[in-house]
Amino acid sequence: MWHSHSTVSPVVEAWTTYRTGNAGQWTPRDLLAAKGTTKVSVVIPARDEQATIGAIVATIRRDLVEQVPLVDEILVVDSRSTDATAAVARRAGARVVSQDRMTSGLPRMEGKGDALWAGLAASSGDVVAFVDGDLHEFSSHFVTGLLGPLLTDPGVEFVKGFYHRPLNGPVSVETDGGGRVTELCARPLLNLFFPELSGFVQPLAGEYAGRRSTLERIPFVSGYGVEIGMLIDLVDLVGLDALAQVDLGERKHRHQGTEALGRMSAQIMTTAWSRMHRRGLATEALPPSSLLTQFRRGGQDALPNLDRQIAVTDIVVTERPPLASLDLSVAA
Ligand SMILES: O=c1ccn([C@@H]2O[C@H](COP(=O)(O)OP(=O)(O)O[C@H]3O[C@H](CO)[C@@H](O)[C@H](O)[C@H]3O)[C@@H](O)[C@H]2O)c(=O)[nH]1
Ligand SMILES: O=C(O)[C@H](O)COP(=O)(O)O
Repeated sequence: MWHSHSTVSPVVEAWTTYRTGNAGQWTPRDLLAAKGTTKVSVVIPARDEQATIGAIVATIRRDLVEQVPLVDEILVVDSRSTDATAAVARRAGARVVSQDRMTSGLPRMEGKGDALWAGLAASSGDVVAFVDGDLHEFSSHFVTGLLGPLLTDPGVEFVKGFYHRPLNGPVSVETDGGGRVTELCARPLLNLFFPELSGFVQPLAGEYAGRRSTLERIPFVSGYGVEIGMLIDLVDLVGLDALAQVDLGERKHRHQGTEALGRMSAQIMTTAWSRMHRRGLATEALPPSSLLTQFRRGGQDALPNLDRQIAVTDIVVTERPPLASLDLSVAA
């Protein structure tokens, strides 16, 4: 049964009213006028995104660099791609940096969070917007929406996107079926243990923007824990009032399979646990196990009594330290 919105805490209700915007509020020209000397970077992490990265970069370049010079830098972080992502992105007009090149000399870390950290280090904007590289039907209002509150309100440090999320199956589309990890894992976790963040419509959205001065003060969790870790670390660092969210309409992306989403969920839970521990909500001294056992139907290695093969993944979550605490000139 749905309860009325009056059961939401008054703080969250007030924040949701006061700090929620809509991308339609700002045109590129409005933001150009508001930006003054602020330098803006767009950073796109990409692993094997040759099918989508070109259109995303080209759209930002056409609308927000050539037509209206709002964005000063488009940076694609090549996250160990084995396809033509880097070449396609470069051809579309992005500067491309390699995650591994940016972090050489530092301990090797995995996944998206490490790519974002490398992208923040490699970019130079005072305001940095992050956009996923697997979006279909991308439109530049994704970027202007994220930049709006940052360029027009000095009290805002970070903006998270939200949207409707269809689940595009092979034969049908479930209108609001997307965001499975969000609904089954991240949202319950946040509501139970970090309720001040329950007003975020899409806490795992890969589209968000922040001021460099703030982003450089938080650690970046490796892999897919990066978004939930960032949200919790930001609310602890700058408070809820400095965080905002913006409606970006609808978002379509490449869906991962259920098994991969299970591994994503495990990383998100481990990250949430580390923040619960920091807040004294989890008193156990030992961190959770990092091994995830999953079962795969059939296959050559199927165990006869299971008719499934066992797949064990180490979902270990590590962290890059706040950039402000590090002299990166050694690694660059
Ligand atoms: O090792 C990696 C894995 C992914 N990516 C890129 O990160 C973006 C998002 O990754 P994706 O695998 O498409 O994630 P989703 O399944 O869409 O997961 C959702 O939930 C994740 C957990 O919060 C977020 O990181 C994502 O941004 C969000 O879209 C894409 O551009 C990827 O190419 C990397 O750069 N390196
Ligand atoms: O953000 C999420 O919850 C995961 O990326 C899964 O999204 P999907 O269900 O739309 O594939």
